[in-house]
Amino acid sequence: MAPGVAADISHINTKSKVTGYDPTPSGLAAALKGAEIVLIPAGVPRKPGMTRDDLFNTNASIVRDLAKAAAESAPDANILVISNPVNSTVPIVAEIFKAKGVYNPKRLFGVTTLDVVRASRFVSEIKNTDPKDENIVVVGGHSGVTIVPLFSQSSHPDLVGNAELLNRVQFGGDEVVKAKDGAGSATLSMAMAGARFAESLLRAAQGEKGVVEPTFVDSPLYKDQGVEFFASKVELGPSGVEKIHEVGKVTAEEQKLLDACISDLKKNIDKGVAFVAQNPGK
Ligand SMILES: NC(=O)C1=CN([C@@H]2O[C@H](COP(=O)(O)OP(=O)(O)OC[C@H]3O[C@@H](n4cnc5c(N)ncnc54)[C@H](O)[C@@H]3O)[C@@H](O)[C@H]2O)C=CC1
Ligand SMILES: O=C([O-])CC(=O)C(=O)O
Repeated sequence: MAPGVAADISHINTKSKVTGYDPTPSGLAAALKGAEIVLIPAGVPRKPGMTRDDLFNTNASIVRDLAKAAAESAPDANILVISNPVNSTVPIVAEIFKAKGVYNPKRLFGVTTLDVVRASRFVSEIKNTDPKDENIVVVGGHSGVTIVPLFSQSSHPDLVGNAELLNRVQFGGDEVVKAKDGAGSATLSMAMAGARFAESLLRAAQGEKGVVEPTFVDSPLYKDQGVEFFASKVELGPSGVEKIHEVGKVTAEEQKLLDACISDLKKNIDKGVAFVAQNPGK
């Protein structure tokens, strides 16, 4: 595959005609070879009433096996993990890359762009603005209370404490799952968010400066509390992660949200790490 082209390896193992990849291990290796970006959106979506964590039992082994293929055939690629639960699947990929001796924390990303896209959209509905002009910082992880919007850092600090808005940002995915009533979760908005993130990464790889996206990465910000991965604003560059932004100043109310986030996030991350230790696969 030509450099700069992303390999979407979700459809390889199945009967899907979308990509037409050869669904054998050598076909997968060929599809991955030379890719600069590998998107992993493989696995099952949730149904109404399920949490993202309920997908763990099915998706953990799917992501583990695809991570192995990527570690072998595209060890230097940027790996973009979309498969849920992102808070656990990203640590799974990290553990596999470590086991293969090719882990580069600057090249592993959990895609949380959709949380920012949603937050911007919901704020624009309230403020009657254009969502593309809204710049809402969302930090933490990608499920429920681990999704923490920081409205105090936006041009609408009055939105801190708006419980309805907070709930929509944290549980926007659930709204979609419920509306689709068994037919899956967000697909088009996810495609948009995934494309935005991949494009940002490619622009940064080509030398554009100041490309900043929110993303769930191996982060120093809360390691002192045992949390190895955290989503915050990240400046991208030719080597992947260029600079991880601090969370910055937050209100007391937002700090409470961050405390709840950290507690859940730690459990989600530990679960992914433990899974690989106990189920290393073939
Ligand atoms: N990070 C985010 O913001 C979002 C994450 N998601 C997650 O993305 C994942 C996929 O969701 P959808 O695209 O809606 O589901 P989908 O069912 O439409 O697509 C899943 C794809 O995975 C493939 N697949 C299944 N098992 C596989 C295996 N063993 N190896 C390789 N490919 C395999 C299927 O062939 C299918 O093409 C879910 O886990 C979902 O929760 C979805 C939306 C947003
Ligand atoms: O909600 C889901 O299951 C899919 C997802 O991650 C999202 O839409 O944010």
